Amino acid sequence: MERISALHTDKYQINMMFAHWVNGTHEQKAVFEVYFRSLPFGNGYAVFAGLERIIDYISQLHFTDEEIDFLRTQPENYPESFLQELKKFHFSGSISAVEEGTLVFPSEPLVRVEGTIFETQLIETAILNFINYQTLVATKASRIKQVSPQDTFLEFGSRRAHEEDAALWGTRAAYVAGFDGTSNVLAGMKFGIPVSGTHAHSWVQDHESELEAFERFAKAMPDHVVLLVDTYDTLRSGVPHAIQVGLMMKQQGKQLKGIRLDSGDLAYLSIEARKMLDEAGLTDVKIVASNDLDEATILNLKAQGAKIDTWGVGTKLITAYDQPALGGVYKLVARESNGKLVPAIKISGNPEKISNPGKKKLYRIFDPKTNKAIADYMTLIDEQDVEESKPIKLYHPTYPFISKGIKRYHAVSLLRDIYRDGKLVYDLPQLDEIRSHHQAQLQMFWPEYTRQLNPEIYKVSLSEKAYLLKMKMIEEHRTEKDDPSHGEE
Ligand SMILES: Nc1ncnc2c1ncn2[C@@H]1O[C@H](COP(=O)(O)OP(=O)(O)OP(=O)(O)O)[C@@H](O)[C@H]1O
Ligand SMILES: O=P(O)(O)OC[C@H]1O[C@H](OP(=O)(O)OP(=O)(O)O)[C@H](O)[C@@H]1O
Ligand SMILES: O=C(O)c1cccnc1
Repeated sequence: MERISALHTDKYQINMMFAHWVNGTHEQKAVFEVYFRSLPFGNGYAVFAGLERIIDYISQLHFTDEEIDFLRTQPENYPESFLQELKKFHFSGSISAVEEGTLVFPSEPLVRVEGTIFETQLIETAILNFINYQTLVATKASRIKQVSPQDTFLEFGSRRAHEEDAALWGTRAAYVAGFDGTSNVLAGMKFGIPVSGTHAHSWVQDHESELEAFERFAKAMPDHVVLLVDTYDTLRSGVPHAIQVGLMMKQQGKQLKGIRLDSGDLAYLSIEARKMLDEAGLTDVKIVASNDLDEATILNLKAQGAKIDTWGVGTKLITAYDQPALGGVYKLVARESNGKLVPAIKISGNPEKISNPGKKKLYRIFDPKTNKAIADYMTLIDEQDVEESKPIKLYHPTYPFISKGIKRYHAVSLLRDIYRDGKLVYDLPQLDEIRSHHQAQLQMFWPEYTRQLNPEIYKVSLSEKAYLLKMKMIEEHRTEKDDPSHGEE
């Protein structure tokens, strides 16, 4: 487990910690919730990822002498007594989160952090950093894989990723969401993701002839040969040479695994290459394709009858090319006042941006007849656990005229305890279990929510109590604003 620096945070967190410490409020309790406001890529769901990294971070969170020395050089002139307080720092709060691979939706708490304001403030930046990127890439990967779940999808993006961490954790996120393997060898070692590779154009360019290049590659690793056939002329040179080598391997009792197409019209070339391979009796040789692929191109290629078995997807997956940020936020939902936790709200001129106050629980509500998800449902923490025998009313978080009563349902709580009072209490599942969890999640939703184009909006709702609290707090803030005694002096 790799330590992540305590300085992987924004300066304003340290400054707020300092100001709390100066004012003696640093040990007051606070509750923050992480959520995003809108789904990326026009998708109907997002795929939660990033929890393993949060656990790596929180479990080893402390300030080293070197980090304290750096803070000592800062223009804020943090006093020595504050720096000594940081030296003693460790996370002693509680964290709940949904499980990785779970389908998640706007406005609902994905992670809930409770602790002193000192510690909960420090960790905002890192938590958002991990979740925003990994959830984004997992969502993109799930979207790509769902175009053709029976095909093989390989992550090829390391060279185009935004540096090493992104390549590595993006690969993990892609695997969680259904990708079958990666070209990144370190991701294989670190996470146990299957690693595979073909060869580059340079291998062919670096030989006297394409045929010689293919023969030498086949000689070197006869059990893992996928030949890149587009360096000179795919159908006139690359595929015939690959067939020559494939037949030679067959005679030696070996098997050419595949050919890779990386340019040109991938539909036409794959159809023609398939015919040529089949006519030569090489029906088991797979066709791999790469070149700026994404879900739209892959869907289009499928529609054109492309004969592609394996898709290598790089740039557009690992950089979440068409929407490079998720926009998840970390908002204060409750604070300590006079020794008690009281709800906190963030008001905005845009009703959609007004936060849902109060520490909350999150449930997924299922139709017991079909076992399909109907809506997600947030209640306040002090409400009774949702009991399946009692009718519930789901309130739209912004528009009260949209509400729905439900009598018969099955409810599943989505937030798991990860840390309790600073102690890790969660066994992170094996990566393959997380991956299976994601597959199972997809089966729990009607296809209208998971389709790529214009999906139905899945309902995320508040309980009556949570809704009324929100309205009361909005009203209180409005009264404050309207009351001249609260206005400018
Ligand atoms: N039949 C097809 N239908 C739709 N898109 C395709 C089809 N074949 C390939 N593509 C996509 O079109 C784009 C073609 O990219 P580009 O114009 O760079 O061509 P190229 O084949 O890579 O060119 P070059 O031969 O110069 O390398 C890629 O994103 C590729 O995935
Ligand atoms: O297109 P992406 O989805 O990002 O997939 C990765 C790309 O990286 C390689 O190209 P590159 O030109 O970097 O190297 P090469 O010489 O081996 O083709 C590979 O051939 C793919 O085209
Ligand atoms: O193995 C491959 O074919 C590969 C790996 C990384 C990027 N492009 C292709």
